[in-house]
Amino acid sequence: MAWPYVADDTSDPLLAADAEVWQPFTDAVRELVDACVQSDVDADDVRAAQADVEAALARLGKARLSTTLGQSGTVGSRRRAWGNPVIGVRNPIAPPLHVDSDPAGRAWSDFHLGPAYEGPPGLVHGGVVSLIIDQVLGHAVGAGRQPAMTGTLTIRYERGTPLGDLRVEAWVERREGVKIHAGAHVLGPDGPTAVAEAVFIVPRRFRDQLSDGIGAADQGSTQG
Ligand SMILES: CCCCCCCCCC(=O)SCCNC(=O)CCNC(=O)[C@H](O)C(C)(C)COP(=O)(O)OP(=O)(O)OC[C@H]1O[C@@H](n2cnc3c(N)ncnc32)[C@H](O)[C@@H]1OP(=O)(O)O
Repeated sequence: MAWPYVADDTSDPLLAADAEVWQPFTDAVRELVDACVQSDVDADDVRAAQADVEAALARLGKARLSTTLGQSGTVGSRRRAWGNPVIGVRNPIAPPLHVDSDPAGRAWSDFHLGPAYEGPPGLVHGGVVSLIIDQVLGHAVGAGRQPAMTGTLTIRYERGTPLGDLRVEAWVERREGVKIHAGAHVLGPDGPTAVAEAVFIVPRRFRDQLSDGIGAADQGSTQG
């Protein structure tokens, strides 16, 4: 499989201009999702809002990308993760998280999850916890500037993760050839709620490119 990213003519100023347009729009759609989950208006208002949404859909549907957002819009060798379901500024299902990382292979994020992410009453859905852990593990591994994919992810849900303000931390534990062992946890107000162990793998199809020096410097880990 070829390297899956498609460089286009995007530049940093064009990206910034694009973000200025799309970010407020995506934030509004996120609020729409929350309203969908929590609004308590009557049926007439729901039907009227549906017509408004359908009008917006007709407008947005006038043009569509031929690639996925994850593949397109790279700047040089740097890619734009705007469609990512955890960090994507143009993906309303992303909270979105802002993830920091350091070259030692640590990554962390303080974030907020509202009612759209609820599983058990008042608690975050376990699959959402897993989604966030996988992503932030990817940043910890990617901080080592090696393209790698989650091979195995094991999560122990110690207690329910309450909706609200949370923190996630991930770290690389050791590297064994193409395998990168990493750990992570989600912290709620009363301490760790979920603890994870993972093995990331530098995929066979990327190993040649790595030895050619392609992609090792700037791509980070592959996007989930
Ligand atoms: C900074 C930007 C941050 C972006 C973050 C995004 C984070 C999101 C991360 C993801 O969600 S990635 C998407 C979810 N993961 C996948 O879709 C992976 C699907 N699986 C595969 O593509 C392949 O099975 C895989 C790359 C994992 C392994 O295939 P390979 O053909 O490269 O492995 P190979 O058979 O050559 O095995 C190499 C070594 O890895 C071991 N291995 C293979 N698959 C494994 C696995 N699944 N788990 C643990 N170890 C595994 C294997 O035993 C062997 O060990 P030994 O060298 O000791 O013999």
